[in-house]
Formats: sequence, structure tokens, C-alpha cells
Amino acid sequence: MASPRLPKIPIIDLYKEESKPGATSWLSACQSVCHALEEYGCFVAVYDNVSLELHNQIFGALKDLFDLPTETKTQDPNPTEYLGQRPQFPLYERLGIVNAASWEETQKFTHLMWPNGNHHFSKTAHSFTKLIMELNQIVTRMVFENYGVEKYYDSHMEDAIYRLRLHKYREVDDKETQLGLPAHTDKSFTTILHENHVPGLEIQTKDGQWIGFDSSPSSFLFLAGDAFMVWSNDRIRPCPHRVIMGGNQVRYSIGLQTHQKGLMCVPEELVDEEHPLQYKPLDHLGFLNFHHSNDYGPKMDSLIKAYCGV
Ligand SMILES: O=C(O)CCC(=O)C(=O)O
Ligand SMILES: [Fe+2]
Repeated sequence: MASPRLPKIPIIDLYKEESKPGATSWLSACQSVCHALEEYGCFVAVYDNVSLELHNQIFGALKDLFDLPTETKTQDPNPTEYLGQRPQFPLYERLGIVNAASWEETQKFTHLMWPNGNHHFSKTAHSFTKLIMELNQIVTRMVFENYGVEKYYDSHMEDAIYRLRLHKYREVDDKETQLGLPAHTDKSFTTILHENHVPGLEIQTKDGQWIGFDSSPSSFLFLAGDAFMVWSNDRIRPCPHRVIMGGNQVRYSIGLQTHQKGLMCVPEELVDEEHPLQYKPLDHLGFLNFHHSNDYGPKMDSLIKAYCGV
């Protein structure tokens, strides 16, 4: 008997030239994006705007960064969002640039890591961020248009803060855990992840199966975070994901997350008899502090319901 086939994460082409309002494929792409997010909370965007050269440069830059001495990466106070050396998931290390859309903030981060400067790092990280911001804007606009609430798009984007997260998962020793990062949903509005040639990321489907995907230099995993669920009044659920490491290669990944300044409300157009209002206005940055001050078990989407559910 054939074994049951695993579901696959939807793959959607978002080539830069065709991903513009008015292009022939725009409306069907808007529908595919929304459908994928409603069913899986994520999809793989095939995006041709990041060159192979930049893909190679960014992962070269990540190697240089994580090769720095631990004292440099763990500076106190911790403006670089360092996380690592955790006994529960010892393979994982993370650094972050909090306001990565800003060239000055990117340079500040670089200067903390390389007091004598590293222009190549700043330039590479910033060029990558700018291109992924464009992808994030395309997808967000598609969702707003598909739900008929595009009039809120501009003000929503004005309130977006972009955070760049840089990750390293070291190779696994034979007797060690393979868990790179435990299952969680992101606290963000959106997250876009890009990885080097070493796979490991898995997402959980609605019926509880864990599935991976074939990555490539032009694939970017778009994930809905907890705040997307609030905004969409539960139409789009955040996607649980984890990292499982297999072999003896180092995995690097890079993620661009968005968070919203101020109070974010569910658009009134997304509230009706079938979808009664589920959330009070969300203070997203307040929610991040609430999350950091709460050790709330598996930290799945119940935390945001506790924070701003009606
Ligand atoms: O490394 C990855 O691909 C995933 C990282 C992640 O899920 C996170 O930092 O929230
Ligand atoms: Fe995540």
C-alpha cells in the first residue's frame, strides 16, 4: 500500500516585474497568497530580486559575524539581541538588528561587532534588508487587496518596524540533540526567512504534521506571525515552526520580521456574523515585552489571546 503523501508548503512565484498591481497575474497571485496563508500560515515565495551574488555575500557575512569571539557577540548591555548557549537547544545562536531599515542602526550594530569597522558587512546586510522589505510590502499589499482593505495599507506600512534576525546552528555531534530551535510561532506581524544550503526548518500543518521544503537561493519562506492573526481576526493563523538539524554542516539563516508601532486594530471590514470580533486593539511592542516577561510554556498562539483577546 502506498504511504500517505505529506502535504506540501505552497510555492508562489513573485517575480518582481509581475508582482505589481495591474500586472496580468496580480489578482490570481493575491488569491493564491491569501489561500496559502489561510491554509498553512506560510508559503514559499520564489523571488528573483536577490542575486546569487548577494545570497552568497550574506551567508559569507553571517559566517564572519558568528566567527567573532563570544565576548564580542554577548556584549552587555545587550543591544544586539544575542541569544545562545541555551542548554535546551545548544546548537543555536542568534543576533539581531532592531531597526534594520535604518542605515545608521545597521552601522551601529556593525560597529559594536567590529570596532574598527566592516563596511562590507553593513552594506551587505542593508542591501539584503531593503530587498526583503520590498518582498514583504508586495505580500502585505496582496493580502490587504484580497480582503478589500487596501485603503489601510499605507498607514499600516508607515507603522512597520523591521528587525533583522541572524541565526547560526552549529553541526551536531553524534550523541547530541538534533533540536536546533523548539517549535514556536513568531510574535511578529510577518517574518520572511532565507537559509543557506543546509535544510532544517519545518512547519506544522493544521492537522499536526511537520513538513520541510526544498530551499534554493531564490526561495524565501513567508510566515504569518501572531499579530497577523489579530489583524485578520483569526482568518490567518500563525505558523508553528521549528528547526531540526541532521548532519555535520553549519546552517545559517536570516529572517526579516515586522512589528507594528502604536495600536493595531482589526479592520471593521473583517468583522461580520461569520467572524465576530476576536481581539481588542493590539499594542504590539507592549506584547513583545509581555512575551519576554512571561515564561508561558510552548508559547503558541494562546499568549496573544491572553494579551488582547476579547
Ligand atoms: O532558522 C530558521 O530558519 C528559523 C528561525 C526562527 O524561527 C526564529 O528565529 O524565530
Ligand atoms: Fe520563528
